[in-house]
Amino acid sequence: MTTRRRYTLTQYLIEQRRRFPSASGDFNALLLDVALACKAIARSVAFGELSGMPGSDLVDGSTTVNVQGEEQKRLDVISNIYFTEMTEWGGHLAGMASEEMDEPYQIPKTMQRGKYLLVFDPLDGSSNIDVNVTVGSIFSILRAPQDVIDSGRDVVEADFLQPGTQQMAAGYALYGPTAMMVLTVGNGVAGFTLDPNLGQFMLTHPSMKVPEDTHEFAINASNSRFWEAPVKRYVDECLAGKTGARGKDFNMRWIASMVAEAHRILLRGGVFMYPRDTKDPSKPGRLRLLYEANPVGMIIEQAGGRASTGREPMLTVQPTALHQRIGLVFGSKNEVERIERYHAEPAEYKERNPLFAERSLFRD
Ligand SMILES: O=P(O)(O)OC[C@H]1O[C@](O)(COP(=O)(O)O)[C@@H](O)[C@@H]1O
Ligand SMILES: [Mg+2]
Ligand SMILES: [Mg+2]
Repeated sequence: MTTRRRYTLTQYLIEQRRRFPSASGDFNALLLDVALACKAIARSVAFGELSGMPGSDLVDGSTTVNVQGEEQKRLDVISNIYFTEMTEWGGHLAGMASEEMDEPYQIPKTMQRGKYLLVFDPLDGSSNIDVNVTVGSIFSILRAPQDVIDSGRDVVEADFLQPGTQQMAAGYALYGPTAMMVLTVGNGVAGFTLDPNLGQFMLTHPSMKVPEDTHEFAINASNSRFWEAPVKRYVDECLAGKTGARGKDFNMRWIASMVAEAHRILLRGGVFMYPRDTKDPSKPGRLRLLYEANPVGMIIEQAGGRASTGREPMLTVQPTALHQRIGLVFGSKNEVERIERYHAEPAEYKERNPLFAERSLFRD
């Protein structure tokens, strides 16, 4: 019998830190605090309908509305509290921002302030909670501007408006059949499975790679009448299958939990699209740049895939607002590049295909 060496998340982070001999350990300590928050959320999610019963966390099914006018489940609120409470006391953070908080979160002056910014979606896919489908948390770590570090002043929105290329780490936790954490500290992507006996994330997926090609795509097709021409073209070609331009059959998936779709794509390839559309002109996309698109984008790119707005690489977008929305396309490199090409040449395609609108399977 061979014995497999088991690594904890802590051991993995220590190993990674060897690349930076002068590192203080703050960064790793922050990531372990985030992991603790994710473990607490995993436990709350696992209680499901038992929530609020004796022995469970005090979670009931009530809802409120968040800053973006979206229904906020009680578990969204609880998850947000876990993130703030488990990370604020460590002395590593200058401030935080979250989907569930209108303004940046200030580290109380009674606590030590540090040099990092934590940005997160505490519970992604939360519309799936009631139907017991996988949800997750997404996070990104940025370095605070130098004057914030030097002065210890309160953080403001502008401090967070850094392009995705500036992220120092990004990750997500997945609360599904097993709880997992997937992480990049800028040196590839590693996946950890929560060992329920030990309460520790154990390294189970040491070097995750997105296959470059795929025959699987994910999009909410109920929005097809609002899609732009390049997206319609791409989806139509996939649906046309073997006899169409692509010469192969495709499969379609839609979980409505972006974090779960990202995980599937990391494991077996695929492409995810929540593109810019014309549904609501005040919202250029559904997903949020700073705490959804950028962290998932960094993970996917670190795994050899690609993340894009369709028009430009996601990670180079200069954010303009904390809760900014954006069109997002990510996954297998060759497919995302194809979608980018279609965006670059829509006029040419229409010329070659005058019946484009009429022939579209998901036409207006
Ligand atoms: O309901 P739709 O339009 O398909 O949107 C689903 C998308 O919304 C999200 O759930 C947004 O995340 P939140 O649950 O954090 O608001 C994504 O995870 C998912 O891809
Ligand atoms: Mg989300
Ligand atoms: Mg959310």
